[in-house]
Amino acid sequence: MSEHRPRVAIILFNLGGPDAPEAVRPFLENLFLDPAIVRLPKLLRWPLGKFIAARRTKAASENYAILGGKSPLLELTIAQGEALQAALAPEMEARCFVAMRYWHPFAEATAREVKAWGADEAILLPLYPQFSTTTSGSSIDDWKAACAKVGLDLPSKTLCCWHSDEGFARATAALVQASYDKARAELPAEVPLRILFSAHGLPESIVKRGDPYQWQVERSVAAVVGQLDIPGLDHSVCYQSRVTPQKWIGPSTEEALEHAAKEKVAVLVCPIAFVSEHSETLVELDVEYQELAHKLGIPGYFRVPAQNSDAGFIGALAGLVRRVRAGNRTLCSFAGGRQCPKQHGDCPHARARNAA
Ligand SMILES: C=CC1=C(C)c2cc3[nH]c(cc4nc(cc5[nH]c(cc1n2)c(C)c5CCC(=O)O)C(CCC(=O)O)=C4C)c(C)c3C=C
Ligand SMILES: [Fe+2]
Ligand SMILES: [Fe+2]
Repeated sequence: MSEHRPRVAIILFNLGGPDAPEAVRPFLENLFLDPAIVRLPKLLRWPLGKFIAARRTKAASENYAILGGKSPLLELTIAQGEALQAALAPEMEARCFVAMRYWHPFAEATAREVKAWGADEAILLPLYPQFSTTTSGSSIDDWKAACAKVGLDLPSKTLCCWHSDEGFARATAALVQASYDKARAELPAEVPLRILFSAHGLPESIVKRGDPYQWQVERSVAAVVGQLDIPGLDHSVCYQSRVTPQKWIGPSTEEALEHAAKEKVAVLVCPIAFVSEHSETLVELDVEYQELAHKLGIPGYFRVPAQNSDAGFIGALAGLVRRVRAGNRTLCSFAGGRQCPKQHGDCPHARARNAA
């Protein structure tokens, strides 16, 4: 008799991006109407969200135009899913599904697909190493609402925070090391090189209300640095992509570049909160900040590629899936935000969810 292999649906969550120029504005409206992003009562959020989206459309459209009028995020996420599925195939009947938060495929369509496939269990895997109420938290809430709507009720485990996962840190460090060695080989020996770990920014008010994102970003940087073999390493953390006028956490990546310019230090920019290429790496880092670095007279500007389907990174994701399925308590898997503090007290995401 053949052994019963449970059907494991792995749901990969990401932010999503427009798939055509005309999708930019509705995509931005979805983003700014999310109560996790604009924290106001619905009556105020609607007009304000629509207004901010309208104002942002021109700048965002110009960025996506550089990428051929669309975001590459969906294709890259599908490729990650295919690679992860292949890595797990010898051990389990796993299938990866993608649910985007602000553009297709939305959670509801994905939940219907998971139901039609006949999954026995689900692993929810936000493709954000660090938990934020604005990203992973919003996606998981959205997923739960979609499941309720389509009548999908599966035993589920969530990989909410994997900021310090050893496999993730090792795979990321390997990419950083390769870029560092290449940059070092191109630079004159007397020019110092600094690694700038650049994470997506967040309004400071969200962090003050208990969002653990910034703390987890710092943990990720420490974990990656711990895996590097660079004597006398010079590194710092900074935050990019500020899109609203409120005060955001800092230092900003612009400030970090200005600082490097003053000290005549070359920079290697490493995106630390994104695991795929998209507009904020391919345009903001590769075009805008590179131009700024040249303008400021920085003696060298280099960038670490995002993980995408890097074999080491996919191996790390497979390890996370394996361990959360096995019920390893060192992973932070939350059921409605309740279990995490019991599993590892240093992860404050449940507190953040309650405070949000
Ligand atoms: C208040 C606004 C925003 C917050 C807070 C925010 C947090 C946040 N976002 C990511 C990752 C991504 N953001 C992406 C695009 C994007 N984000 C915002 C705004 C906020 N993000 C906007 C307006 C946009 C659209 C692009 C633009 O207008 O510049 C993307 C996808 C981009 C793509 O090309 O597909 C990702 C991924 C993180 C990690 C984060 C906080 C933790
Ligand atoms: Fe964002
Ligand atoms: Fe957690």
